[in-house]
Amino acid sequence: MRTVVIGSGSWGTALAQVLQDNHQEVLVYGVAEAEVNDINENHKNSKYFGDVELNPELKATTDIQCIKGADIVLLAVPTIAIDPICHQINDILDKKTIIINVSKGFHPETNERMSEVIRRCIDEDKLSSVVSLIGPSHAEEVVIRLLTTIDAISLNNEDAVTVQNLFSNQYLRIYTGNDEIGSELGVAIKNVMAIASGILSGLGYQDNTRAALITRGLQEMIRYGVHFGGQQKTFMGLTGIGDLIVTCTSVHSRNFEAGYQIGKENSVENFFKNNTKTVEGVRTAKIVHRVAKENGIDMPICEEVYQILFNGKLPSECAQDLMIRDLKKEF
Ligand SMILES: NC(=O)c1ccc[n+]([C@@H]2O[C@H](COP(=O)([O-])OP(=O)(O)OC[C@H]3O[C@@H](n4cnc5c(N)ncnc54)[C@H](O)[C@@H]3O)[C@@H](O)[C@H]2O)c1
Ligand SMILES: O=P(O)(O)OC[C@H](O)CO
Repeated sequence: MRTVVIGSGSWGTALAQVLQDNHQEVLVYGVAEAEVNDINENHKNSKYFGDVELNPELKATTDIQCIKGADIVLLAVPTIAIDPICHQINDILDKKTIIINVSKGFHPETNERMSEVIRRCIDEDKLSSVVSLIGPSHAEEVVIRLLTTIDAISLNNEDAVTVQNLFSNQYLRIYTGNDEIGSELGVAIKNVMAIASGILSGLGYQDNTRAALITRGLQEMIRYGVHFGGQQKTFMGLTGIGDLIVTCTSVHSRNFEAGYQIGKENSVENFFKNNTKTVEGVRTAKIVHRVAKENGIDMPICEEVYQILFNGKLPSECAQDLMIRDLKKEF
């Protein structure tokens, strides 16, 4: 099967290398010429991975026409780019294709999940199904082949199994599942929790606080996910607690890192002034705030993150406000 990976950033490169390691036919398409040239000429993607040597067989191109005839197209771009890129590839695709989504978040205007955006933008006769390949996975670790497990989630079990078989190897183990709603909501909202976790660390809080954040954050994710039709058990899996742990505790996480800076400076100003990285949790916080309000879902941690990011509330004040809410039963 021939796969084209759209996006020559960190996750696109790491996942394309998995397929190359598995001796599959794969090509990376990128808009950033420097990244494409770095892969082709130096077998590196230094912007994201420094001196890490990539599989020398991995190749990249800036020609979007390369998706013609592809069996699988994997979208590894930020959520904000999924809608435009889908419209672009829809005009070029010439047969039924499995579209793999790896992005974590929502459409910035419609609030749709990524699979919903893809199904809306790709014509039925060009789409076999959408498979979301998601779970606890930092590209920085996958690219150096550290052991990782993630899910291939799809409403089409056959396509999920195809993706599972293509990507699985001795360092990457793929499980399949079909709870698209629960899985995609889990991996989106955990980014807001990772910002919260970073903020708390930046403020100087330690292990007890992080454990509390992860545990209570998971409850919020379940509340939101179940409200929209996700299955509670999904949140106990790789796209729930798994991704929540990896993002709330890792120095690789851009969401955690953003939160850490905000907490350390007790201000969002410098983050918004200087950030150039993909920090999906920021837009997600805005959407979760709006949707939770409209639907009467209690999301206190997400709400405080929203207040810090968009309403100028002090991080230190938010942490305190979470503690002095009305006392209640845990469950
Ligand atoms: N990096 C990770 O460890 C990781 C792991 C799991 C999931 N994800 C998710 O993957 C998604 C992509 O993140 P990333 O980490 O690869 O981001 P990144 O910032 O490392 O790379 C993004 C890439 O997308 C490219 N791009 C942007 N708009 C484009 C367009 N219209 N057409 C083609 N290319 C375009 C950029 O040039 C860049 O190469 C995010 O939603 C993220 O949450 C990332
Ligand atoms: O760097 P982050 O915060 O986008 O996290 C990357 C992945 O989502 C972790 O599973």
